[in-house]
Amino acid sequence: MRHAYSVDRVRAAERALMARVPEGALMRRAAAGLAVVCGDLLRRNGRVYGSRVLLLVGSGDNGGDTLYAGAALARRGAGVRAVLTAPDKAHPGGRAALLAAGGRVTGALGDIGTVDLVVDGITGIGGRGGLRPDAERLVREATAGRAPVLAVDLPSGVEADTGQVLGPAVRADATVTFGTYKPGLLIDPAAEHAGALHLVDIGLGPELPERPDLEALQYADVAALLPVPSGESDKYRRGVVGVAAGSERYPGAAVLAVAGALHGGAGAVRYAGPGADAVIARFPETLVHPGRPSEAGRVQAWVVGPGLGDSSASATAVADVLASDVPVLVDADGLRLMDADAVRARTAPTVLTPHAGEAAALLGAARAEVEAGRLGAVRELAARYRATVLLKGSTTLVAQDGDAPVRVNPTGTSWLATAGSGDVLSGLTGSLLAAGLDPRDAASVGAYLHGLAARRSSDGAPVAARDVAEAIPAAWRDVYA
Ligand SMILES: NC(=O)C1=CN([C@@H]2O[C@H](COP(=O)(O)OP(=O)(O)OC[C@H]3O[C@@H](n4cnc5c(N)ncnc54)[C@H](OP(=O)(O)O)[C@@H]3O)[C@@H](O)[C@H]2O)[C@@H](O)CC1
Ligand SMILES: Nc1ncnc2c1ncn2[C@@H]1O[C@H](COP(=O)(O)OP(=O)(O)O)[C@@H](O)[C@H]1O
Ligand SMILES: [K+]
Repeated sequence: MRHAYSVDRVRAAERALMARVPEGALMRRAAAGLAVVCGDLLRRNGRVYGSRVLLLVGSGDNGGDTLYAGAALARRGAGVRAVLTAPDKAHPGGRAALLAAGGRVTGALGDIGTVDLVVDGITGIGGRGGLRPDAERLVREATAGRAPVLAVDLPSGVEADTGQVLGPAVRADATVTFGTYKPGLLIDPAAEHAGALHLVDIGLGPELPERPDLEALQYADVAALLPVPSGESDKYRRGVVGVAAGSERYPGAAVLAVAGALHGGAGAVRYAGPGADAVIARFPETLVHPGRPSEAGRVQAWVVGPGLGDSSASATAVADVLASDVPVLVDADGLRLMDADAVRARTAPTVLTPHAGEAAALLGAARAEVEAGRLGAVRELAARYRATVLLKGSTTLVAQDGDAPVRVNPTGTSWLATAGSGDVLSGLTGSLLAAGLDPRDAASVGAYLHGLAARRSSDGAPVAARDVAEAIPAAWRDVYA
């Protein structure tokens, strides 16, 4: 599991650790780790000795880390130049170390044409709001060349706790972060500014609280959660997932949701609705019922919503499913048709899977607001609907009503932004629910497999939703291996 902690909690852990180690030890550890990554980057295109490194140095400890790392590079023969945003406030020890190692300190940027690496040490967890105008100008000019940009702790200008980008911010090729990930490194739009992430251990781990603010499942976590049948399993014990999706107008949504559901670990898929003929033609293994969900037979979880359209039958399907006593996943048109009080009154779990536009409609906000503040939006929805909410998009988030950490999905590709891929996700996640995963696990494992399947089937080229569904078994095998 990859964890992220908010700035307050990082600072509290840092205070506790500082009380136990010699003065300056943490900054030395951070700078040493930073210098190693700088060295690796420089060696990728040449060598450290004789390379030219430009440091952008702010007035706090982020600048201090950067100056000490610059000193280490200068000792290895790199030509290191530091531009200070506030010369009288730069970290005195770091500045002295750089000068003693043969580095230079200037107030002006000078020629950037020959620079091999730009290191952004303007702000870390102490930054507030987007970059100030002076810093913004410096960053714009310093990063106009072809040298890679490495951010120290965070790309300067992004919000560490939320992933928001409230003004101009550094765009880095990589970020070296200290002690723990910060939420902003894992959530877009800030995560897009961070590039490849490197975590440097500075000994903070034992001081951090057990429960992070944010977590991301890794292969082993997902493997441990996959529902795998045992010797005693039969199709009913593995769970039956019901799918109420599609309409005369959108029969394809029924087919795609069933395609996802067939690969999610449930023992059988039951379909209820007007897409029965289309479903059976494509997937003869499905149990179909052309009428309403409550008459379709028993299931262990329902998926309702994809492609339902606006008919009175679709409203009945949503109400039927919400009245059941099994876990329910509501997606797409179902989110529009559901009665909020009926959702809140449910005793079995409910999972809502909106994209940013649907989330905005549920919150009465603008889509851009949701996209800019994904973490706040997903938490707010989970609390308002007393549900588990999977907010789709460039970083998919899963929040549950209560104080469990929000999960951020580390897989996926922007090629997933294709019609019908959300239908596959809802079927897959519903199937995991029917197989017995708790709602937060079902949603995060569903998003993980879906994103991995998309990466596998896309491999850098456009994919269709059905390709994603077909690649789910390969993604499952990847994880399980
Ligand atoms: N925590 C840990 O365990 C460890 C932390 N470590 C390191 O310390 C870093 C935190 O250092 P920090 O607290 O000194 O704050 P920092 O990020 O340097 O920035 C604050 C300065 O920036 C300025 N400034 C603010 N906003 C701005 C803006 N929008 N645009 C431009 N400038 C802006 C503001 O200036 P002022 O308001 O005074 O003018 C303020 O002085 C952390 O990220 C990590 O790198 C490691 O050494 C080891 C262990
Ligand atoms: N820019 C993006 N990067 C990565 N994944 C994305 C991006 N945009 C959308 N997705 C993913 O693609 C899927 C689209 O689902 P959805 O919006 O419901 O589409 P549809 O309704 O057409 O099925 C979701 O899994 C979502 O997380
Ligand atoms: K920085």
